[in-house]
Amino acid sequence: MPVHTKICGLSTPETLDAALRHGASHVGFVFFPPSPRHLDFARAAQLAARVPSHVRRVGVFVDPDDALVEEAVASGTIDAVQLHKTAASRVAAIRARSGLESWAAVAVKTRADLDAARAFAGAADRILYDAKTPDDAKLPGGMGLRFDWALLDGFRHHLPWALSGGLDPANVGEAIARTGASLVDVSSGVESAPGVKDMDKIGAFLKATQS
Ligand SMILES: O=C(O)c1ccccc1NCC(=O)[C@H](O)[C@H](O)COP(=O)(O)O
Repeated sequence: MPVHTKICGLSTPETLDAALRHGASHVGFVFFPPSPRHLDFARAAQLAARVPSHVRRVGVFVDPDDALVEEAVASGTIDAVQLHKTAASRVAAIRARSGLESWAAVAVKTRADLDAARAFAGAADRILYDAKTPDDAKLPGGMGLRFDWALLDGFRHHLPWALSGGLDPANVGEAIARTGASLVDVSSGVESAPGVKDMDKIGAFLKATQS
């Protein structure tokens, strides 16, 4: 079964094109000012215009208000929203209001954290299992942290899901084999510095998902 791949936090035409050239199925644009990957909508529009229609453009948000989501929808830059630190009721409301495919990020450190995913059944279209970042961390994602994949053993998923958190070209093959993920997501594992994507690492990551 082919594994789909989202390269998240793209911010330049060159690195976006590398992701597209090497077969990414999804590209992620971060709309969260504290992030080194943050984009304004004008910049996102320049990038989004390069993306062919068979590739999904995912907007990454942290508990956004309606105005921000409406601005994103109006900008025409995204096909889906990925919502971090967002309650199930808000995910459902954003999904209904925007009409966009909606992903709920679930921050995982322990098996109990996985139970939070159940709350999103009927509210979201997909769960993104991501590593939980420390309480005092600046970002809820994109930190290169990995959770224990064994936590997913035997877990009954209530929605389609994706695996994220600390993936890189060297470990993504094992991650796919270990968890059975059909969609994987990466950000800092294909960077040379926070927010600086590396075209060679993007290529290596996508190659590793296909072997
Ligand atoms: O990447 C960010 O800067 C970011 C900021 C705020 C919320 C989420 C963010 N990233 C979400 C992602 O989808 C990342 O790809 C995911 O957390 C995995 O990151 P990494 O462990 O660095 O591969």
